[in-house]
Amino acid sequence: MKSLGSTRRSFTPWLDANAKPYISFQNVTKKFGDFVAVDNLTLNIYEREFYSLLGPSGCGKTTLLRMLAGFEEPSSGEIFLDGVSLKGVPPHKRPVNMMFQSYALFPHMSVRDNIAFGLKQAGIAKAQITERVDAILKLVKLEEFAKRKPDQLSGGQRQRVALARSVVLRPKLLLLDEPLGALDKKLREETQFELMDLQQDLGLTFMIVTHDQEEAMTMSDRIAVMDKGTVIQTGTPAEIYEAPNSRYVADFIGTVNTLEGKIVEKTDKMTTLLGNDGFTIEAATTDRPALTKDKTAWFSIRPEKIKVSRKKPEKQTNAVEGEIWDIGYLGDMTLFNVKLDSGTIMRASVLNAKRTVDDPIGYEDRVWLSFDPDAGIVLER
Ligand SMILES: Nc1ncnc2c1ncn2[C@@H]1O[C@H](COP(=O)(O)OP(=O)(O)OP(=O)(O)O)[C@@H](O)[C@H]1O
Repeated sequence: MKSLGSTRRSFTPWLDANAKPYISFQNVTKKFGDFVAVDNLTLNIYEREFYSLLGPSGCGKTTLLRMLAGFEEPSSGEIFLDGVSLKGVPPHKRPVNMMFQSYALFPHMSVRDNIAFGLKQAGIAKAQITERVDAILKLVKLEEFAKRKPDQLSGGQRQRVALARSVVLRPKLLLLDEPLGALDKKLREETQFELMDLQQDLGLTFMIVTHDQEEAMTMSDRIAVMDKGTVIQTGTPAEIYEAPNSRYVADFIGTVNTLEGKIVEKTDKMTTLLGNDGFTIEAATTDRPALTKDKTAWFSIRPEKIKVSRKKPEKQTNAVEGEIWDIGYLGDMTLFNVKLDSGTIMRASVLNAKRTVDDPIGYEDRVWLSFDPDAGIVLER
């Protein structure tokens, strides 16, 4: 069994004050006419990092990659690669390779020749080219298509050729814009792991744009969640998921319940909220300083961190009653949408550890939802 995502190694250069970033965006703004596509953005990426940009359509992800590759110049601010400013450096002089959303394969060349093209240009010995192309054809599972021309391939196959063509060059920095977008789910998942292994084995730095949050979570060392040309939060997949800094990030990654309330007490250990849904929430205090007494705040909790029971929990706090409104049976787990008396719908998910359950919870049953103080997080925005 392969290891998963960022837990695969202890690799955290961003925590090391002495580590020098490999790529550094410093106060970069990009305007198209009056439109601000990237807004005073600062970002550091380290050598050998697998870094993902995640955000809704139009938030500036592709524009960031294009500026790094040299296809656009920042309107202001500067980008550094290995400590050297990229200002005015043309694309072909940058040690960067970009795989585009539109693959731009050579139509008259076979798959093999398309992949080998860059290696030939670089003057690499023939035997070595063959070896490297063979290995990469295997990686993207296109061995049997090596002789075909691009127009004899499906969209997903063409995308794999484009991916192979970029990766085979082993650029120190590879920029990937939705590299797996055209693949079906199974192939996509397989390719994710292959890509991670390859990146790690060859010691490359990857910067990838994706719409797919699960994909970003699986592959990345760190993720930047973007909105409207700015970065809202950067962090490891676990940090982004477990400790989002805002409702925006919490909502963007996975499913979340967000309950509004007022802070009624705050100690070093515990933040107490009176929720608008009429029950008291006690949450472990985090180090976010702006949260003070009497302020409006939001408590955010993932469905898998909520317990569902028929019996009233002993503790008065962190417990609320409601009615089963919807049930989604997914096989490995069951989703419950529970309507509180306030009208708010909360979602809880329960693992189906046993194959059969006596007295299962059904529609319209009254249930209690409860959770531990460290199961969710209090957010100030
Ligand atoms: N050459 C251009 N001229 C004018 N506006 C542009 C240009 N390129 C990008 N934009 C605008 O800048 C914004 C950011 O575009 P960008 O392609 O970076 O978004 P994105 O996050 O990559 O989106 P998607 O996920 O849809 O690819 C968009 O609103 C887009 O319309």
